[in-house]
Amino acid sequence: TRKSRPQRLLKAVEGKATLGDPQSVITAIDHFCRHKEWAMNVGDEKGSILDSLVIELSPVNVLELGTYCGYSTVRIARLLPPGARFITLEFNPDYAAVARQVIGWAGLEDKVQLVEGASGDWIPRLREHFGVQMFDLVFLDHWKDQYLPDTKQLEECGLIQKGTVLLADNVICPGTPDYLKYVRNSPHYDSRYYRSHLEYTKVEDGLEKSVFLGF
Ligand SMILES: CCNc1ncnc2c1ncn2[C@@H]1O[C@H](/C=C/CNC(=O)c2cc(-c3ccc(F)cc3)cc(O)c2O)[C@@H](O)[C@H]1O
Ligand SMILES: [Mg+2]
Repeated sequence: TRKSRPQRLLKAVEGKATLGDPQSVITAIDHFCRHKEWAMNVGDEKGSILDSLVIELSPVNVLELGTYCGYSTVRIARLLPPGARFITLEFNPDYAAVARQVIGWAGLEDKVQLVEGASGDWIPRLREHFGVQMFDLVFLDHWKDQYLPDTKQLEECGLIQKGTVLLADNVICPGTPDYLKYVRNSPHYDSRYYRSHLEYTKVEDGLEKSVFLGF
C-alpha cells in the first residue's frame, strides 16, 4: 500500500537531515511541508515563537499533547536543559512510530518519553507512573476539542500548579473557541495571544500562552 504522509515526511528527513542534528531535521521537515506536501506541524514561524518561550522558561518538566510526527517534540527537546523531563502523548501507533524515528534522527531519544496512548487515559496516571509532580510547560497541539477537557483534567490531577505555562497551537485556525474562552476569562490564568500564521501558509493563526496563577 502507498506510504502515508507521515511516512513520506520521514523519508524526506532520512534523505536530507544529518543524523544527530536536530536543526537539520527541523529544516528537512519544513522544506518538505513547504515544497512537497503540507502537514500539520507547528512549522517554522510559530516554531520560532515556541523556541523563544522554551528558552525563556527553561522548563524542567514538559508535557506535549499530540506528538504527530515529532516536529514540535524535536523543537522543544533540543532546547531543554540537561536533566529536564519531556513526556509526549500520541495515541495513533502509526504516527508514534514515525515520531520515534524522527526524534531518533535528531538524536534526542534520551530527552523524550513518547507515550503511546490517549491523553484522557494517561493524564491521571502521569504522577504515579512517571513520578512527575507538576508540569512547567504543557504544549497543546492535539484534537482541538480536547484542549479544554484535558486542561481541566490536568488541573484536577494537580499537574498544573502556580507558574505552569500552557501553550496552545491553532487557537485561531482550526480554532479552539471553548478553550480560548476558558483561559481568557478565568481569574486563574494570565493569557496572551502570539499572532502568527498557519504553518506554511499566509492564513492567520497563533499561539495562546496561559500562565496558571494558582487557585
Ligand atoms: C483523544 C484526545 N487525546 C489524544 N491523545 C493523544 N494523541 C492525540 C489525541 N488526540 C489527537 N491526538 C494525536 O494528535 C495529533 C492531532 C493533531 C490535530 N491537529 C490538527 O487538527 C491541526 C490541524 C491544522 C489544520 C489547519 C487548517 C487546515 F485547513 C487543516 C488543518 C493545523 C494544525 O496545526 C493542527 O494541529 C495526531 O497525531 C493525533 O493522533
Ligand atoms: Mg497544530
